[in-house]
Amino acid sequence: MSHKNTAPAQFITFEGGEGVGKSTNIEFCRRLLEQQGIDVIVTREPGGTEIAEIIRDELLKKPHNERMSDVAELLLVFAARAQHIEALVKPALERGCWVLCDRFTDSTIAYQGYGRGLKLETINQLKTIAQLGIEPDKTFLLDAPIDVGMGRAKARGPADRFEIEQLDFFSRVREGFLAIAKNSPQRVCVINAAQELSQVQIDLKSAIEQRVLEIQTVEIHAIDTQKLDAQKRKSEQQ
Ligand SMILES: Nc1ncnc2c1ncn2[C@@H]1O[C@H](COP(=O)(O)OP(=O)(O)OP(=O)(O)O)[C@@H](O)[C@H]1O
Ligand SMILES: Cc1cn([C@H]2C[C@H](O)[C@@H](COP(=O)(O)O)O2)c(=O)[nH]c1=O
Repeated sequence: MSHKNTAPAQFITFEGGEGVGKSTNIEFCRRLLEQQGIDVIVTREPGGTEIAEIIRDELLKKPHNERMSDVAELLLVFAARAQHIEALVKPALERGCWVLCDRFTDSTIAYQGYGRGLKLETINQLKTIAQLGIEPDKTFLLDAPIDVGMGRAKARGPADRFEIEQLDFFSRVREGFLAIAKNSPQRVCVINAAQELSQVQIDLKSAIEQRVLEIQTVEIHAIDTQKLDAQKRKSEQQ
């Protein structure tokens, strides 16, 4: 039986500091979901579309001749997000495709809010404009001590404009992510990313399977409700 018309496609985001394993584990989750016959796309922020990737390049490239202002950084992040949502995320969800996204607005709250010290109220206002009402259904926060993530990121290649920030910046960013998880316990699932990769993936697998079960329950309920409505209509006609 096809469930495609009743189960809502899921928007799942992966969050966390530098080098915690988001890209590695998002691919792992893609394979898990595809094995279950679910249509999935993987994307990232900032980026994910041609225009949003151009904005990403500007945001990440090492300092220009002038320092990028914090507000300019915030607006660029949201410009990229507006493009990404309208051109890629929303259409994919509407055609029933699950979207796995490497970073989203929780990163803005953590980096531009907690890290740079910009007002969370301003971030919320921009979010309302840029996201077209789209919110993550589930978020996996990969959490690890900063030295663990930075060590992995450094081993991977040269640092970008964010990665050259100081330890106190990343401490505030981590604090920001953990505060979001505390405030949204239903949506945000914290995974201990300092563990061996095999253990991280055991934890993720069980959380993803749990989510698929929850969705199937919603789906079965929707099918049952449709059946009951049809029976009711039939008996009213008799
Ligand atoms: N649990 C783990 N244990 C050891 N190494 C890991 C683990 N998870 C990821 N790695 C390695 O750490 C490096 C960074 O991982 P990855 O690129 O997936 O992180 P990321 O969170 O996407 O990083 P960034 O945000 O900086 O792009 C990679 O070389 C990856 O193979
Ligand atoms: C979405 C988003 C991202 N950032 C920062 C965080 C990272 O340093 C880079 C993205 O690169 P990565 O390969 O995913 O690590 O951008 C940010 O500051 N604010 C945001 O909203």
